[in-house]
Amino acid sequence: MRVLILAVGQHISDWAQDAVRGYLGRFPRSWRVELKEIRTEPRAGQTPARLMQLEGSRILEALEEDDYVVVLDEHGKDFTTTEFARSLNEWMSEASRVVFVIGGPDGLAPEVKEKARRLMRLSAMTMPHALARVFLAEQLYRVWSIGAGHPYHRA
Ligand SMILES: C[S@@+](CC[C@H](N)C(=O)[O-])C[C@H]1O[C@@H](n2cnc3c(N)ncnc32)[C@H](O)[C@@H]1O
Repeated sequence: MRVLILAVGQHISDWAQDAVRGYLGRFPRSWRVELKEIRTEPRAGQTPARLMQLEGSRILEALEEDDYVVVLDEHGKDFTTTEFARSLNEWMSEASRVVFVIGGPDGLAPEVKEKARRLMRLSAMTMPHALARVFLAEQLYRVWSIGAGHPYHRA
């Protein structure tokens, strides 16, 4: 199983970095779950649209042709954890890699959203991008635990 979290921003707070590393470090070798950070520009003097365009082209460069791209977006579809587990298994069976894209402080460029096979919402509330990474990493670990029959997940 290959999963990539492609996240805008290279200087997130230590607590979030530690939490994401903690979850990613728990997966067995059969699940390769990685985080790749997309470099941001200094925000001073740039419009949000320009920043999203620059970040968007870096995101598109990091994608492979047959990736199954899921964009995290507060206007996307809601999933229960069980639905997410079922969907992730389907997506994994359709592509060699599932890529979750998390935007930066300004969100994501339309070109990136157009690449998405799914727009997924983690909550009806807007959250900071660092928290979205932690939330997603935990849910991926939970999905692994459901499939593995590991007691981490107790419904
Ligand atoms: C601070 S938010 C950007 C908010 C921005 N107004 C927008 O339109 O996307 C940064 C990123 O975190 C992710 N994010 C924030 N809240 C989310 C939510 N409730 N569900 C899914 N992803 C979320 C999205 O990938 C978003 O691009």
